[in-house]
Amino acid sequence: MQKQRTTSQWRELDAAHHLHPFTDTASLNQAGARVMTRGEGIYLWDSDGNKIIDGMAGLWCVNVGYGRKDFAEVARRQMEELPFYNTFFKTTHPAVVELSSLLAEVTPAGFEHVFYTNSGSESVDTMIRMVRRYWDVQGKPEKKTLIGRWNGYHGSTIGGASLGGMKYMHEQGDLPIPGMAHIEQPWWYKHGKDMTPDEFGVVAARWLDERIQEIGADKVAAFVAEPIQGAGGVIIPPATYWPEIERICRKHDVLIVADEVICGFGRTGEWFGHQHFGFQPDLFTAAKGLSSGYLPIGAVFVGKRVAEGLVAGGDFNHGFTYSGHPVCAAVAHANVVALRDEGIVQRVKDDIGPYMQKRWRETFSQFEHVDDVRGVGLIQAFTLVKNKAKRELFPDFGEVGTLCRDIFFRNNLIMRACGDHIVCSPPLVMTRAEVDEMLGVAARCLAEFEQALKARGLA
Ligand SMILES: Cc1ncc(COP(=O)(O)O)c(CNc2cccc(C(=O)O)c2)c1O
Repeated sequence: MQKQRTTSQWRELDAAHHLHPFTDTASLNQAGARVMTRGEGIYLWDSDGNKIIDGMAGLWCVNVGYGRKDFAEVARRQMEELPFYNTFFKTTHPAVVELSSLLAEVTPAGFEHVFYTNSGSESVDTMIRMVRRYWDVQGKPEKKTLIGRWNGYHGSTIGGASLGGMKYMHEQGDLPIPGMAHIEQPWWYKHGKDMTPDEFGVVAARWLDERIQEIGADKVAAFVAEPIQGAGGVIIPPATYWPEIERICRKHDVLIVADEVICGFGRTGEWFGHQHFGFQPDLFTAAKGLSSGYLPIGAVFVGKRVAEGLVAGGDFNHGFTYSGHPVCAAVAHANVVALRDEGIVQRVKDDIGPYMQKRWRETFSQFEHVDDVRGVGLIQAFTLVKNKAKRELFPDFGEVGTLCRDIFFRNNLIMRACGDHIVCSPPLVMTRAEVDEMLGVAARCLAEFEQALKARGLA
């Protein structure tokens, strides 16, 4: 059991020894970290006993909710039986075989092969190496550039961060590495001007056609994108975007890769986000909802064309010590069985997703500085704007987002500010009553936010 300490004792030790990700350590240590001690369903408790609504499912990942004691039992049994063995050197073990077989059932037809990693970033880096290896084996060693999107997020390894389009990440570590290119994101609210969303979707997709022709189709290996950009602020492309992207990629023989780390495993109401938008990738990456965050595991799902290419190439010189880790695989298996057999994914599509989307729009469309209220399944957002009628954003993008997020946090509600986008991605098991509870708290927070804007002379 955890050692019992006071909040200030936890904070003091944390400040003395723990460097947090994506954090300004000095400013964090002035305020002190919030110490989360327990989770149950959609709720968290901190070390001061506050009960918190987790509107972010951890980090977009705790799809089945907190407190699954059955998963703990699966982990205990596997840990006692075989706590580790590798999948190198012609060996395997029952846990990873059973998971691989189950995943072949829940992924779309044509995806019979899976490669395991420990995270979404490692899945993206694995995909980069697979795609480049594929074109080598095809006798096209020049066809190596991968195209991503500005404000896309593909992780924090050197490959993933380079493929992603977060410029503040590129500035640290001299990124992107060679062989990476980016096109603008399909953010209608900012770039759509006087086009309808459907008109804009085609225009935004054709930015890819232009880029491919600039680089030369014979040098472009793949286009990589999230079905819905998550950490970029839940940027949902118009319905016309992905079909046009697919047409363009097929025209130039450029592989399509969907980064399903957030959209995968039920988030949109389909098992995978590409199914919601109706396109067929050649590979897709996953992590987060694969195990609901109970243990770290990621995966690359490899379609028939690329799988056959890799197999034909003989040795694929890539992998990780913990690829297919037995305990992680066993818990991921239990998680996917729960998502399927408890009807969690289907319920997002048929019930709680439509309910959330209706209530989300009802709750937030009323506020003067909230616009572009959007979402699908159980991933939703809105944008804080200076002037709705003009579709005018606030000048210092991100300032008011942080202000709003901090008001939520003070009211024991976790939602994420991505710039001035407020995003929400709760556990998929959320009930209708919990949706109403969360939105009731959020509405009160938005009223306080509107007051705070006026008090600061920002509105
Ligand atoms: C689409 C996508 N691809 C890859 C990754 C990387 O996964 P790992 O973190 O497991 O290496 C992600 C991760 N997404 C992510 C990770 C951490 C924070 C936030 C945020 O929104 O603040 C988002 C992601 O959202």
